[in-house]
Amino acid sequence: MSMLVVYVFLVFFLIIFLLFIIRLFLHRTALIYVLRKWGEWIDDRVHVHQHLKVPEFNENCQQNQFYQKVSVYVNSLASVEDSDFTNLFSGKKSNDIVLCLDDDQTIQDTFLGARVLWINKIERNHQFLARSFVLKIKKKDKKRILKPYLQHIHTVSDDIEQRRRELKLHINTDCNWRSLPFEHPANFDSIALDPDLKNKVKFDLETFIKSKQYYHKLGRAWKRSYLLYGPSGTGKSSFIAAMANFLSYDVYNVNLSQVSEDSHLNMILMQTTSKSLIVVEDLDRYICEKSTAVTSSGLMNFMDGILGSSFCDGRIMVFTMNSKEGIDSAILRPGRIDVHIYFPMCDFNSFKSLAGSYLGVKEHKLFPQVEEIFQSGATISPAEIGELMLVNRSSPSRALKSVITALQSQPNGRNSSSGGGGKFGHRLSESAVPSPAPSSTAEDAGGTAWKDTVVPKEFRKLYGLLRLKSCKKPGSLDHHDHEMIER
Ligand SMILES: Nc1ncnc2c1ncn2[C@@H]1O[C@H](COP(=O)(O)OP(=O)(O)OP(=O)(O)O)[C@@H](O)[C@H]1O
Ligand SMILES: [Mg+2]
Repeated sequence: MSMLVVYVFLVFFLIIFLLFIIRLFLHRTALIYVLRKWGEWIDDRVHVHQHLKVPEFNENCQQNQFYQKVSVYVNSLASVEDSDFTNLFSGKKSNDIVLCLDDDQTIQDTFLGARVLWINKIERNHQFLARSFVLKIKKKDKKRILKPYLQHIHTVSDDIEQRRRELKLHINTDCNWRSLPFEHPANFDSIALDPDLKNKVKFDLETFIKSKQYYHKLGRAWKRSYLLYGPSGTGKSSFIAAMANFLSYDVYNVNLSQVSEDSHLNMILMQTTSKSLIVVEDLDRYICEKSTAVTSSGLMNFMDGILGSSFCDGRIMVFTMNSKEGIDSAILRPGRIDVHIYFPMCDFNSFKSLAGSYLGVKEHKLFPQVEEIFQSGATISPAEIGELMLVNRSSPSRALKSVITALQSQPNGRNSSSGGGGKFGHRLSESAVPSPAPSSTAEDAGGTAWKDTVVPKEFRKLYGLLRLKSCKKPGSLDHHDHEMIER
């Protein structure tokens, strides 16, 4: 009996071993590829297919726009890499390589569980070349997937085109825009800020751009407004550039002092393109210093997108302020400002992140000393740290020593504010953007749960001691504790 068990066990082990060797052999050679091809060949024979041709030109010799979209879509498919022949071209950037399907090659795509084939067909008609893409789809799948598949091609190719094009920065002169290439290199990784907060913002932006139907169903203009506020040199403008690069959106930078009346503000809004960032920097200064001819009702109408959804479609408004003190709460209310993001002065974590990017240093023997000074209440803006690191980048030790000196020479001194209070008292900092929710709820941007990111305690204690570029004189700053704003 026991011999039988050993025998069965041995046979079982041998079978497993053989299967393993066969699998290894198939994967190490091209045989698995050949077998898969045979499988697909058989699958193609047992099904009836329909062929749909997308010619490059229509009967009037005009370009078929859909052909361009299919071309962008097909060449973006991962399966292009697996085709027998693929062309390699250099892209727009010097080190970019673009893959392009060769003539008469076939690649496959899957959509909603169905396999479809695309053939890059080229026919020679006398001296003319007639190009087309042919979609080969199983009859049994056609009814189910064709319509959504074609829609999917539209969406994907539009998205790719949007990301490929050169971004523009538009600057207003009263009621006109002047444009220049937008080449700010900032991205979310290059900004020293709570990584969790950055992820929430990215998620919020991604959710918003997919939520057109949802907003329209609610009867709301499809727009979203962010307020970035905090002391000078904490990365607000860089963050706007990072948002634009992340979304591949043009930036319209509204200079309110150039706008001579409310109606002109509406006119420049009408001239912006959909899917763009409309930015008003230093809004607090315009309001407090009254350095614009725009009235507060004109400003609020502009923030609301009073002109109707067609002039706001997909637009993201971003306002920056050094401080919300003294700003009419009507301006800050939900709908006008949906997301408030606080930009704090540098803490030890941000400092480490800056040291990593500016000096390439992850750890250093001076770090504990820097940490201790931060913990004792010293403060500095990321911009100041960045500058010190930039000029001393050839010697990380010198750079860190200069940061230590700068921190120690801050007016508040090493221990001045740790007891809480300080000259301007405490202040609660807030930042609130929605928490990432499961992707299935992406359309429910307005309904996602809001969570807070509380800025570390040190910043709350120290905020009042910073050199603020505020409309109010530093001495007049009245820092009451703010509630966490959740919108
Ligand atoms: N959090 C940060 N991470 C990385 N770099 C930063 C950060 N904050 C500021 N910097 C650097 O400091 C410089 C100034 O930053 P930025 O203009 O974005 O600040 P700001 O908050 O807009 O200031 P202001 O309120 O004066 O307009 C930029 O070169 C930027 O690279
Ligand atoms: Mg700025």
